[in-house]
Amino acid sequence: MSVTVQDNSQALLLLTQVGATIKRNEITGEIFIARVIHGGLADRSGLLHAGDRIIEVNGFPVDGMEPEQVIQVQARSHGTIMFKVIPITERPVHNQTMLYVRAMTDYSPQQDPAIPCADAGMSFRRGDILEIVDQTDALWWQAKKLPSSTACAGLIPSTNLLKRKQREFWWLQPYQPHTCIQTCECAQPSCHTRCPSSCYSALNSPYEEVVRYQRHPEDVHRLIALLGPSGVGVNELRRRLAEMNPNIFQGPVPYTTRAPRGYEESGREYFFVSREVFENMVYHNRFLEYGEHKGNMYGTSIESAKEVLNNGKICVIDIEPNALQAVRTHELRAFVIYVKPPTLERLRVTRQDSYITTNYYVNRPFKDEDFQEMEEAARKIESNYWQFFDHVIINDELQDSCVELLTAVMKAQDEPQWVPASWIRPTSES
Ligand SMILES: Nc1ncnc2c1ncn2[C@@H]1O[C@H](COP(=O)(O)OP(=O)(O)OP(=O)(O)O)[C@@H](O)[C@H]1O
Repeated sequence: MSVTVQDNSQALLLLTQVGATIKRNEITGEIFIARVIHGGLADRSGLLHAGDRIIEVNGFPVDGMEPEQVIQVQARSHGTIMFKVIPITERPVHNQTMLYVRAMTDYSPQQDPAIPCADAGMSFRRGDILEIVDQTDALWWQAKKLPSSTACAGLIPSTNLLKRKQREFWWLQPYQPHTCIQTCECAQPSCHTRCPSSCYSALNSPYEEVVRYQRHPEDVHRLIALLGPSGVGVNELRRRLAEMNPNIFQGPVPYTTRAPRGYEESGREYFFVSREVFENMVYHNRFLEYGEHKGNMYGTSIESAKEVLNNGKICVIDIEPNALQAVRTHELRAFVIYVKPPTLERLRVTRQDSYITTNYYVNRPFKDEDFQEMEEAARKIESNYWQFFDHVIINDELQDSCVELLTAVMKAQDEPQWVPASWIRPTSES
């Protein structure tokens, strides 16, 4: 059994066999149950409750003891542990509702000096789905990580506590002007994605409430958004998917300010519009993303994506990370697939006969610097946006990646998925 005391003013000890923590009233010396861990022995037996006063453990009176001594008494017992308790007279009414959240940040109890009992804590990573089983305490919730293999819950900071920690951390950082556009990984020399007003920052909620959602067969499909570092193969995968069945998969028709070429028709290859119209669309936030290339503007509009979906097709687009907030909406319900490069060694092997298009060259063989840049860009994307990915494909062997993409896309349409609760119960913000 492990025992940790982090805060002497309110020492909480974990009775690991019992699944409860205890604390001592510093004035009277009385020992109380501080918290019953959800799914633990005490919880399942229904015999101990937060606030119960412990009089004896296995016949030893515990009044006046330090919590560590109580734990030692308990540790000496083999088999049955006997508690004599005075039950709390007014048990708090627990009006628990099921709450599921996606973690938007990483957390490690071992690195949190404020946690009442690190051994009772639960670590999580950005993107993990957590089932919050107890919110009785305003600061420390109890949760399980899904899919859960243990019956016992662990302590995690509540939304308010984590926000407070993030604010404190944020204020300690050196001042930086808002740098949304600088985080754009786009290869285009001047790519601007719609800066989402809710661009993820330290001041956003650390947990996103999620619900299990399954698309009704008659509903429009979910938008499929592919994202990855430049050169990883996002376009190649999208193209191959569309080729598999053009009647099902389709990309939106983009807008451009460049003049049409002889064979091109507005609404087929592009919507050809004047710069004034284009800028007006930018002003009204109608683009998921847009950029300038060789003096002409190009952009993908929300309406174009919606049109593909409304025609009963599966709309597949590739996006820059800053467009994430614009596609993760009630209307588009994007399923975000991150295309990740394989290891450097595998990139060298698999891209031997492939060509890259950069800002300066069209179709030149890959060099080692390209692979290193790709890995570096991947690291940045992952450290900022991992929590938003519904699926990750490591683009190693192209054929395998295509099969994985097709499987993931069909699952996104036909099987239950965790999605933000605001998509299903729209709020004024969504
Ligand atoms: N798994 C793979 N194995 C071998 N070659 C690949 C693989 N995936 C992509 N490629 C090749 O790598 C090159 C770059 O791919 P692609 O143009 O799709 O990159 P991208 O991610 O869309 O980059 P950008 O955003 O810069 O256009 C292409 O020649 C493509 O055929």
